[in-house]
Amino acid sequence: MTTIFINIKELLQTRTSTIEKVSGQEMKILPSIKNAYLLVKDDEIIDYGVMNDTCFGIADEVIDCTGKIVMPTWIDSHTHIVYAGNREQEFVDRINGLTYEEIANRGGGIVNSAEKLQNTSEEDLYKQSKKRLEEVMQLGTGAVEIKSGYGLTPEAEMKMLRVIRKLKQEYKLPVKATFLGAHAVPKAFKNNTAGYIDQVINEMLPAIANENLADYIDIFCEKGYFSIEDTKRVLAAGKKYGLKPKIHVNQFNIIGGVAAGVEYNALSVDHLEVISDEDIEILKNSETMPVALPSCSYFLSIPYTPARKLIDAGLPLALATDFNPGSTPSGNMNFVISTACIKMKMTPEEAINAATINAAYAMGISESHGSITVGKKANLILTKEIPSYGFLPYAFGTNNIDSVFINGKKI
Ligand SMILES: N=CN[C@@H](CCC(=O)O)C(=O)O
Ligand SMILES: [Zn+2]
Repeated sequence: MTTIFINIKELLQTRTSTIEKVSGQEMKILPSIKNAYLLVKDDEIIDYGVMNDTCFGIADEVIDCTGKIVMPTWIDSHTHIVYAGNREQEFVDRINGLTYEEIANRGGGIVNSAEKLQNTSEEDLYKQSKKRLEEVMQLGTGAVEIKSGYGLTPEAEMKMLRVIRKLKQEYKLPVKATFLGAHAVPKAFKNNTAGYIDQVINEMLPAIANENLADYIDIFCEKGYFSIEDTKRVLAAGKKYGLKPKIHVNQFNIIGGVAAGVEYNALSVDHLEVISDEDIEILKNSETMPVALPSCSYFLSIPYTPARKLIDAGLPLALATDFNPGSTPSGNMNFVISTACIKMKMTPEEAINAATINAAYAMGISESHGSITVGKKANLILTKEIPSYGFLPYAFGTNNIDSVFINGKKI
């Protein structure tokens, strides 16, 4: 089955060679073709270029894109979309003056979500999660990483990872599973963080590896959660099972998480709302992708990742949602790119690069996704009629997506 998209106002992120990521000044450049066509065979991009007479009559299906933009789908490399219920009450508590930290110290936060999830059946958890996945796909997300970490017991962590596996099986978009057993210390291990880390390493990890339930390993490296020592123990253990790290660091405090991530060759270090010059130097000498989560900063009213500082230092940057019930109850990548432009002073080109090709790198799929390249999967966004691609971040809150294609098929 062949499909041709014709009269495309502008085809974005066209890359002739398979690049892995773009860094620093390169992020300002978003290659594109105006008045373009794009030819798809089954699930793959097979050709594209400037519109010409040969475009007519060569495909089984023709999609007229007059006035519309075509681009690769958003790639969301950091989410927690498998969770139970919500934390609306904590949202109101914060409005009334409590901080995120104070709520966690009172037994709310991640352990609150864990209690809810432990009392939710696998079937119900799947139903709640698939609804969120379907919603974000309609908003243009064509690949998603999903973390465990709201189980905090061997049984509940496995339940989360099985739900992620089911999502992987039922939906056509790439889904990567990350084991985040060390997300918070559960009540049963109060004042015994080392004991919980032992359980993560000695009980959870082998069982997860045995069922091949995870692609990556994560830990919340932060004051009041897990130390650098805990982080290194977990990452070393994950490595034995072939799990590359993608870790939560520098959300509230700089405690050395970036250096630990780079030391263990992390695919990405995520959050970075606070970051030191030393961290930037360490990242410069690494293959690790920094990932910013602007919706989290928006929702918690915490600093935004200093994107300008990172990009101007020559680093790459990816953007993701962090969709979760506590700090970011939104999986809308369109809002993420708008917020990155508005609050972090990224240009539209930088934000689109960060949410497509660099995001693909942060998920380990840049060989097959993240750009319009011959041989890559046809995961595409077709916009509504808009004046230019800059309109996407500019018109924040407006849904400018006409349709989304996964593996060449409209969803
Ligand atoms: N910071 C750690 N984990 C999640 C939030 C967890 C929660 O509050 O439920 C995050 O990335 O923001
Ligand atoms: Zn997160």
